[in-house]
Amino acid sequence: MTIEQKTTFFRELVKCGVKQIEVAYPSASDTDFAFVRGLIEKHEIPDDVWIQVLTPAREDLIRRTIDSVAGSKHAIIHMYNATSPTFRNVVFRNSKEQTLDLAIKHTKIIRQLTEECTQKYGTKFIYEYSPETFTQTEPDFAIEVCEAVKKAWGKAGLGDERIIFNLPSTVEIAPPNHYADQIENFCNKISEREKIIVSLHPHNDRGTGIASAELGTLAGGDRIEGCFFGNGERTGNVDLVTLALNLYTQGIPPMLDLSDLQNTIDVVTACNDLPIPARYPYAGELVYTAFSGSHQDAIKKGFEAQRLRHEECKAKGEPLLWDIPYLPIDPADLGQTYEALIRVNSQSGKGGISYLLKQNLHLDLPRKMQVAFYQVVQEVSDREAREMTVDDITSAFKRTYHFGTGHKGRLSLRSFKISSLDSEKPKPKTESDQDQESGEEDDTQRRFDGTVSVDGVYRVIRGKGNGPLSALLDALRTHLSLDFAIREYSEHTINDADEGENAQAASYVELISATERKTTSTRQSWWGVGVDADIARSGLRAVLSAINCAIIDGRELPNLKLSVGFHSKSSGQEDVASVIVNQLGLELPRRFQAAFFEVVQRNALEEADEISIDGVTQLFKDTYKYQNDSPSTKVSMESFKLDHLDGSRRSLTGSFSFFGGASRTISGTGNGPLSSLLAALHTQIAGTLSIRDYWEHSIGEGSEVRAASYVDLVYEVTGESTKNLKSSAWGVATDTDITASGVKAVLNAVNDLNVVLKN
Ligand SMILES: CC(=O)SCCNC(=O)CCNC(=O)[C@H](O)C(C)(C)COP(=O)(O)OP(=O)(O)OC[C@H]1O[C@@H](n2cnc3c(N)ncnc32)[C@H](O)[C@@H]1OP(=O)(O)O
Ligand SMILES: CC(C)C(=O)C(=O)O
Repeated sequence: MTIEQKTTFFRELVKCGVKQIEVAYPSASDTDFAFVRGLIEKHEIPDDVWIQVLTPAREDLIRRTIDSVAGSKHAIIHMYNATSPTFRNVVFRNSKEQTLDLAIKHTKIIRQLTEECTQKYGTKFIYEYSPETFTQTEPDFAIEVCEAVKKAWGKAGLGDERIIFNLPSTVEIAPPNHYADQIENFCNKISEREKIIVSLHPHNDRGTGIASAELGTLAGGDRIEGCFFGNGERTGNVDLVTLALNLYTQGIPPMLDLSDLQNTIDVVTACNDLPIPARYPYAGELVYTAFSGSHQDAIKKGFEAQRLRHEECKAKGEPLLWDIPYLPIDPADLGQTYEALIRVNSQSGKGGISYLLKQNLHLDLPRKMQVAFYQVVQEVSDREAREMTVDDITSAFKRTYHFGTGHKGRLSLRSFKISSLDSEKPKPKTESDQDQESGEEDDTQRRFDGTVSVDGVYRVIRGKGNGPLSALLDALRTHLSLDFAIREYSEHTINDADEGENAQAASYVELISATERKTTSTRQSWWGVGVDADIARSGLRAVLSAINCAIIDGRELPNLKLSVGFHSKSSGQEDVASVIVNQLGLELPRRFQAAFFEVVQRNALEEADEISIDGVTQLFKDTYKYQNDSPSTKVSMESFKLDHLDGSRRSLTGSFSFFGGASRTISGTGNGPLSSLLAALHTQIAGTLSIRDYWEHSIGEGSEVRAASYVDLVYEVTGESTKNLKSSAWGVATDTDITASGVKAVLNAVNDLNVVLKN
């Protein structure tokens, strides 16, 4: 590592809360020496952190080592020499006595040099001695060496004065219980145990470094030396992150802050230039990920159960314990998200897939729909022999159920109105209604009036039923020969109730063919989903989503009648309304549809012929002076302005001309623009104008959007010439400004009435 890398690493360890950090082998290289000096001179070392430096038992190297830490507040001098038979015989070619002498002599040197350093620079020292290759050393000899070192040091005391005996499994050559036995033996036999910190230094050659550290601690060890993510010679030193998080999962605070684990991983891997394997404990890329169906199912159920359990615990003021199958730790505690928890391949089941849909689309599919969609995903994953990403799954869902923008099916809902038919006696439930769980328990009859787009052509459709969904199904049956029945229905809110206005409803519908149900035992079904802030609309969308799935076979749907006539029995009010919405974009309110249909019929009778689509459109324009720029003969308006008074009151002032007279400025106040307009008109017109029905909607999208307004205006006047006259007329207008479109619609209606001016 460069000095920069070492400094970055050091800062990360400090940030995580490590209090004793072996920073270097300063006598090994100028880089190591300079790095230690840099830490001290640049005041990088917090007051509560002890730096530690490693040295062999060689005077020249010890001197350099102590020089490196001079001036730091605290330092641990760590000296080692190997004590095992092989090292005595092969590496050092030393007897036991010579090995003892080496340790004693250099301990005394360290004592002398550290005392001089303390005197000169005020540095406080702890002495750490390692009988290297401890686990391969005769246990009694290891103790003998440590006793001799303690004596040579001569000042082991209590607390901060304790000497550290670091007992390494330099090479892990035995099971972890052996290491624990050796530690226990050492702790039991060493004298003045209270003046000693017994330090463990496991390696991982057998893959049991963690177990050695944990058993060694239980056997009496006070301290553990290791590395973050287990770097070190061969298989590395024991990993401190795993050890810490193992404690954490047992409810024991490890006193290390690993709450931003990914950052720690990034720093360590960048400095070491060594990757962390994908299945590495706690830190590996895949350790919070389940691929297999049964794991995913258990995790999903675990989260659902935990949410309820936590709610109860919160209410009782009890701690919120983490208890999720297959997940020993909450990834959020380590700053990880739940995003990677579930990944889908051909081994995955419905549980995992629906978990992902819930996380990403907030949809909690009913069980049977989970099964249905699972088959869709399974088929793709099997066929393509690859993992299905979250994007793959959500796109497949949107595609399958024609859900969301860009995934329109053949049918889509443009607008609708649900009204109740209170006056009609509720029908007893039919047999076919009985197994419907459509959430439509209310036995009030409902009427669906709506406009749906069918293969790009708008169709005005109308139907009745026990609820909005069966009314829509009735409309689809009547107008489009789509005969389906609901087998299952469910719904849920998407956001928590306390998110209030943003809450949305998700509805799920399973449809079966109504005709097949009567004739066969076929159980083929189609699922659909709808989401909307309005619960009724979300249910209607779900029905259309299921129908879109059912008609994916490309079946032909009955066309809109291209001609309408008095004698043409099959053409009706809805067909005429469909023509208007397709030709002019106007979605006439139901009563307006009825009024215009009468006009069409009268006209057809007079013409004794069928009327073409263009004929119907022209008739509408002529009848309601729609898109007609010729000046009005009765009331015309040059301009108007609307002022907001206190509260909800409005005042409209405008320049109007009556029956071709000079224009005059009139004004009126009311609760809104239209009542203000009527008040203004009442200054000139005798009798009373009142609005019986008003409806508006937008036409077009984006910058092209306009407002369409419809007004059913009633006029009552009493007078000598008029006797008692009551009449009404529909007015329609569009404008980029919604107030202007309403005002124009009223004036169009006024012009169709026989209004009388005041004297
Ligand atoms: C178990 C561990 O991981 S301990 C830490 C190991 N880390 C390191 O070794 C990194 C730093 N080491 C180095 O930079 C060098 O080895 C140095 C500077 C310490 C010594 O370098 P050199 O003098 O060139 O010796 P070299 O590395 O070739 O051989 C090591 C010598 O030290 C001896 N030696 C090994 N360990 C120790 C020790 N703890 N105390 C005293 N002498 C030792 C060896 O017996 C050998 O002696 P020899 O030359 O008489 O045969
Ligand atoms: C210096 C000693 C403690 C060492 O690193 C080892 O034995 O593994």
